Order: sequence, then C-alpha cells, then structure tokens
Amino acid sequence: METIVEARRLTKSYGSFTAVDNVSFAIEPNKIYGLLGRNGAGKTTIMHLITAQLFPSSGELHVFGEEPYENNRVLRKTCFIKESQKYPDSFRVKDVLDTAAMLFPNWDDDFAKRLTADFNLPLKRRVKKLSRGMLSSVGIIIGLASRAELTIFDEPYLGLDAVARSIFYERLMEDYTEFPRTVILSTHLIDEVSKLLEHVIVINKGRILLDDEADSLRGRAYTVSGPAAKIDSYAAGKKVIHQESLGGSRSITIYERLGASDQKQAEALGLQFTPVTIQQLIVYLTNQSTERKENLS
Ligand SMILES: Nc1ncnc2c1ncn2[C@@H]1O[C@H](COP(=O)(O)OP(=O)(O)OP(=O)(O)O)[C@@H](O)[C@H]1O
Repeated sequence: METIVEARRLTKSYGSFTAVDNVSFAIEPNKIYGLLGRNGAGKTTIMHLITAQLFPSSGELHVFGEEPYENNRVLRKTCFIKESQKYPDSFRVKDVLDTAAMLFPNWDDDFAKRLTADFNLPLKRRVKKLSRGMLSSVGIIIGLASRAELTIFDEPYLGLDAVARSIFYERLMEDYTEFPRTVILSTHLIDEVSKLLEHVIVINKGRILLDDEADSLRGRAYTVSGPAAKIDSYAAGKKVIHQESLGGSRSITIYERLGASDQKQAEALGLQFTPVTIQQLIVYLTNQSTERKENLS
C-alpha cells in the first residue's frame, strides 16, 4: 500500500524564523501516529502543511502520492480536526454534522448519532451556545464519523473532561479496529494516549528528535536508583539523560536498552530498576536537547 504522507527535507519559515527545519518522515497506512513535542515545536505547522493550509518554503511533500495544494482527490480523503474550529454562528449541532456528512465520502451517520449520544450533545442547540468541552466533542465526532483515510487531530480536546476523553479514546480504538485508517494525534497528554499510539514522531525546535515505533520506545531507556556512590559507578560510560538526587540517594535514567550484563552489574550493586514511560522519555530528551543547545550558545 502507498505511503500516506512523505516529507523530504521539508522546511517552513515565517520571515527569518524557521518553524520546520529540513524534516523528512513517512506516514504509513493504517497506523495511529503520535505527533508530539513541546509548545512551539512546529507540530501544527507540519499539520497545516500536510493539509495544504500552508505552502512549504522548500522541500517536498506528497500526500496520497500527490501534492496536496488545491487537490481535491487528496483533500476529500483527509479530515483535520483542530483545537479551535470555528463554525457559522447560525449553525446548530445538527447542521454542522449534516455539512460534514456531505464533505466526507466515508461518513457514517449512525456512528455520528451514537457518538452524539455518548457525548451528551444536544443536536438542536446552536453551536455558539455550546460549552468549550461540548464544542471539542463536535470536532471529535466529525473526526471519528468521517472515517477519512487520513484523520488528523490537533489537540482536539480543549475543555473536555476526563470521562469524555476516555470515551474518545475507546471509540477511536473500537472504530479503528473495525475500519483501519491512518490517524495522526497531536497532544500534550502523552501518558493518556500512549497506549493508542503505534508510532511516535517527536518534534523539537522544528526538527525531528525521535521517529520510531511506540513499542520500540517503551524499552529504549530505564531508570536505576540506589546509593549515590554506587549509582555513579554504574553510570560510568553510559548515556545518562536525566538524574535526580535526594539525600544520599540518586536515580538516573539511561538512554540504552537494558542488556543482560548491565542487569547483572546493577543487581550486584543492589540497585533498583523502574521502566521509563514514553512521556518521561520525551520530557527527558526534549529537556536535554534544550539544555545542550543553551550550553552551546
Ligand atoms: N504565522 C506565523 N508567523 C510567525 N511565526 C509563526 C506563525 N505560525 C507559527 N509560528 C511560530 O512557529 C513555531 C511553531 O509553531 P507551531 O504552532 O507549529 O507549534 P506547535 O508545536 O503546534 O505548538 P503548540 O504545542 O504550542 O500548539 C512557533 O515558534 C510559532 O510562534
């Protein structure tokens, strides 16, 4: 099957500021991607490039094998749900859903109705009278019921409570299992979504910091803790990406897979291991690259 998005040396500058800097990546079909990174990293800019709302300054971008600009073949297969989507003032929830039904060829009206009930959305209420969280659920319903081959959610849940967010994750997983498609999810709630993600792309200051399968990232680093002197001797020659000390104890996170000989060495020293979540890994790596750049400048 064809690659859904292919970016080669993609760059987007705003005046003298480069928001997306020479990035290359591929989005494969029928996978859920996490597009992650700190505020201002360049995630939304990348999503706007993919959905033809921005032109690249340089580099190549193909979506469904074609350039996306003013290309209806590409755009009708794509659904982009953004944080603060605006709807016409006169529209009721029903009008918004009816309009979406006309735009997306794979739209499932029954599914949209079930989701509307799940999120307790009043179909007849004017959109401008909805609460912040309700407005977010309108976007989520459109993103799910569109069943677009490429569905992109950019921080879709401003104001959405924890129950509604978990409904979103459950419905996404159920529907994706039955109707596989490509989903890009950009969020800061990494722990919450990490079970859904199959592939993770981390952007940092406009560049790609990580681009890997989620399963592979799960074992990529580990934390080891114990008395400071023993930890220091264990850390020698290893790539430490984070450390914390409290009294005479120290805990360090090592950016390596835990090999059998490391495990033996740590056990001989009486040290304790804990796994590192994807969220922790990203926090440590993005902090580290910020610190490194600040030290160099
Ligand atoms: N139209 C614009 N003109 C100038 N700079 C811009 C413009 N749009 C975005 N930027 C800058 O580009 C950088 C990347 O912004 P972008 O919105 O892509 O980040 P993001 O990763 O989506 O951040 P967040 O997680 O906060 O939404 C930021 O420094 C932002 O200020």
